Amino acid sequence: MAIFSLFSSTSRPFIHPQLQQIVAKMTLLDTLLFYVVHLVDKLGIWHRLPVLLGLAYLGIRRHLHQRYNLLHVGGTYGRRYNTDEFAYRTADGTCNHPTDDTVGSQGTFFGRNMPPSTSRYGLLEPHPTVVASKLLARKKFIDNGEQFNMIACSWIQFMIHDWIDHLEDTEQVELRAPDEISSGCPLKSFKFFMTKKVSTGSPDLKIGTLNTRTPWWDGSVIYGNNKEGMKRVRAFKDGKLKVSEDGLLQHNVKGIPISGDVRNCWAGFSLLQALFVKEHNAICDLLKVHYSDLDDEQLYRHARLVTSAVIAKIHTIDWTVELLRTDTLLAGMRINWYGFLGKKFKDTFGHILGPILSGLVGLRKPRDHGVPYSLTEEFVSVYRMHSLLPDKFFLRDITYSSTSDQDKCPPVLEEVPMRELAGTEGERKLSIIGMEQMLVSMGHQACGAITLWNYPSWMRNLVAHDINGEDRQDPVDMATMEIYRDRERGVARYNEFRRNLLMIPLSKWEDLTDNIEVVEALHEVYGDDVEKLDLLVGLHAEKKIKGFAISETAFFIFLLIASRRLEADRFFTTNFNCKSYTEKGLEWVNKTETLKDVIDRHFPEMTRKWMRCSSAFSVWGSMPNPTNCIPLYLRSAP
Ligand code: HEM
Repeated sequence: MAIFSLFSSTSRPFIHPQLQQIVAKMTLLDTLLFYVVHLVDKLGIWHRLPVLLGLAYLGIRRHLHQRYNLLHVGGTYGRRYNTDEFAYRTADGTCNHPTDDTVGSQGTFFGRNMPPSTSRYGLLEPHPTVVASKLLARKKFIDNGEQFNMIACSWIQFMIHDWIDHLEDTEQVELRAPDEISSGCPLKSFKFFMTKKVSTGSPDLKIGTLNTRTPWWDGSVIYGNNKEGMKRVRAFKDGKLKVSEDGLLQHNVKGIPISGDVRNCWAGFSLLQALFVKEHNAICDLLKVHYSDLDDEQLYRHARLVTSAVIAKIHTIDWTVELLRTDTLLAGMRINWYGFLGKKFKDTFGHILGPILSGLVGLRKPRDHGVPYSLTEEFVSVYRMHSLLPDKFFLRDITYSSTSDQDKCPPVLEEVPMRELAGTEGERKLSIIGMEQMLVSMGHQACGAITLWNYPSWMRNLVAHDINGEDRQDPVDMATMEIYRDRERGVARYNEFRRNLLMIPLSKWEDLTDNIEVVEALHEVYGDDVEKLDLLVGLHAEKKIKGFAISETAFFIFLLIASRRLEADRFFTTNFNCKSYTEKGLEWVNKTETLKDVIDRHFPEMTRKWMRCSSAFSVWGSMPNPTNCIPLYLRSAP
């Protein structure tokens, strides 16, 4: 116990006083691990450590979050079932967890990473429209530099629509802008449906909210979240999905796309859906050649597994690596997929050495750390990234013929307001533009930065969709609504959120940012009270780690959940094998490393002609990553 007295005997306690209560619940070993993490946090250096030390820090942090930041919401109602009979992803996400058929299915509860907010402030304190107008509303578009393009922005919407959406109530709420700011608001008042609150039947967390999408990484964004959705998208021939002759999605009589999820779609998002429908259909073609005895249903099931794994892999070792552009995260994300010993070792010997050395994918059994899998309320909140969206889209001229090999940047043909690319109008425009021109244009445009005063103006007066993709009557101010949503769902405000994530909380605004303009604006809205700060505002105001497009606070939720999406899923663990995927199917997953690989498969000339950079998620005209002769694990501090 000497170590504890050492830490508590000084006049300034080692542990931040506000964290002591949380640490008091930890086991002895975890307390020691927490001390290590806390010391590094106090020095503010984990991201500047050499790669191996940085990985050790993240490994310990992830372990602590797995122990103390996974809360189950709702009871356990599912039944045992025969896993051999369900060696495929079902339409509604049932039959994935090995002993409970309902875990992760459509309509189950959102979990939590921490207890609901204990804030004493009300739903309108300060008024959400004041927060939106004074801190979020875009003054002038701020882009993400060359790091992230419009494909990257659409990609994350593509993922969100695979994982999460809250069930709404039938009751509406109206928010009216206070007089002092109403003249500057696009909507003086607006109505929207409250989030549906449902009794969990469990004594711990009595009320919960429901996820209308399947939280598994199962490609439901293209396959649907239930049987009806699946039937709508399938061609019922050779396992394939419906697609138009021009390669884009088909549409119903109302002009709404036929796809797994069509809510709040825009042209960039539906383009990615179409690209992965192409991918699915190409996999079906290959499987049919090699396994001619497979019928439509079997081909569909195998191709769905393969396509979903390709999506998950691209997200893990391509998209995330661009989002968090540091050597430590490059190593960390590759370890999640391939393990510390890397791809060559895994390809040669298989998954033989446990999660750290051989990766999460291919584990013998799924791991949920004693808490049934779901995505969480807090995960939804940290993914509120609408600032990624610009106000205008730059359509480029791909008939342009460049004069040199270096010139891969087609000129801008037209500036299209983003509003015109949303919903059915966007679908009409996309069918005129076509897949190739859209993809190249998206590749060449930087998306918005996740920072204050960068919330898209057009989304403050937005025609949102209902679940069928039809326009709603009442337009909404999304920036205001997002502030309200987090409060309504009892998500902790920023400082409480950090404490619950074992992070050092703020004592004053200057702990959050060194930008004086931001400090003054925060002071104007929240006074001196850092406890009042809304999560969304804090995440946007936080000073970022070099190379990170998101805040460190959001990242710690990702650290936990990104691994969980893989390791808790039977189809990335027990059933990640030839029997479920087929040999050729597994080979397809293994050979696909990046989104560029998928684009090259379907548009063989495109990236050669128009892309200069290394990843399809960076701005295509930017320079490729420089070669670094030092092995990744031996790299020192950045
Ligand atoms: C044109 C593109 C987009 C449109 C029109 C759009 C629109 C919407 C709308 C209307 C909602 C429902 C708001 C509510 O009722 O609370 C929503 C929710 C959300 N959106 Fe977007 N969005 C777009 C792109 C994105 C992008 C790029 C992201 C990036 C991560 C994103 C992340 C989210 C999240 C996390 C939610 C919350 C889901 C939930 O409450 O369960 N969206 N979006």
